[in-house]
Amino acid sequence: MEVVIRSLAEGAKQAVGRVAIIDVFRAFTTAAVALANGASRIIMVGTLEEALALRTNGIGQVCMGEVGGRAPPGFDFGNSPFEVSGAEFRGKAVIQRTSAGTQGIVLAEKAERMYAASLVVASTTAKALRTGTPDFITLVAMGNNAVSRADEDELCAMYLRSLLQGKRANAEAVRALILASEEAERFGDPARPHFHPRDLEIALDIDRFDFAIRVITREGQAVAEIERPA
Ligand SMILES: O=C(O)[C@H](CS(=O)(=O)O)OP(=O)(O)O
Repeated sequence: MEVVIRSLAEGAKQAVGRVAIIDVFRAFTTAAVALANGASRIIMVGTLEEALALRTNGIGQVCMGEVGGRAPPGFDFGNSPFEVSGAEFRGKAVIQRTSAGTQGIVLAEKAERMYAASLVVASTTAKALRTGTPDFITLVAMGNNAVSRADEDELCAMYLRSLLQGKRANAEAVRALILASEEAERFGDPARPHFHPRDLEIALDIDRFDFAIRVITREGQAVAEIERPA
């Protein structure tokens, strides 16, 4: 089983085999919280227009996501796991648009099987990826806006690789490195109140959830749902 790490939009485009698209801050931490709070599925899209049209047409009921880190006009929720943790989504289809995470999902057209990954679903994602011992796994760290690398996504990719290869994976070391990173500084910065300090706390709660997030293309849409690997 070969495991490779790629990054950013180009990495998502090139990703083959089983693929994990990684976004720790914050898309796939938020997606995991929404699914844990009862969302039946998350439809992941690239543009605001698509998101709003899917809600208008009744394909989904809730728009969640960001542009520049903030909830766009007309959206029901931002891209904040803390904000979403207080919401009840039972039975609702959520539509998510973000600048890095959902862009990676849309770009990874060559994936034979795909997961949306973050640290809150790390162990279950690794378990789902290696089920049946596939030949090739690509881990894609989506970074900031899918154009510049971010420590938390690169470290999550390395952590997943260690889990996949059965090597010692030090969760506390990963947490400490991310907490010391430049990317972590935005949380709690009074100039950027949309990055709530509790977002950081939730995103670094490694293995908070007991499911992986499987993304399947249905009728042209990327649909994310809970998968519990056996
Ligand atoms: O809202 C976020 O945390 C980011 C914004 S950016 O890429 O850091 O500008 O979006 P995401 O797609 O969750 O990485």
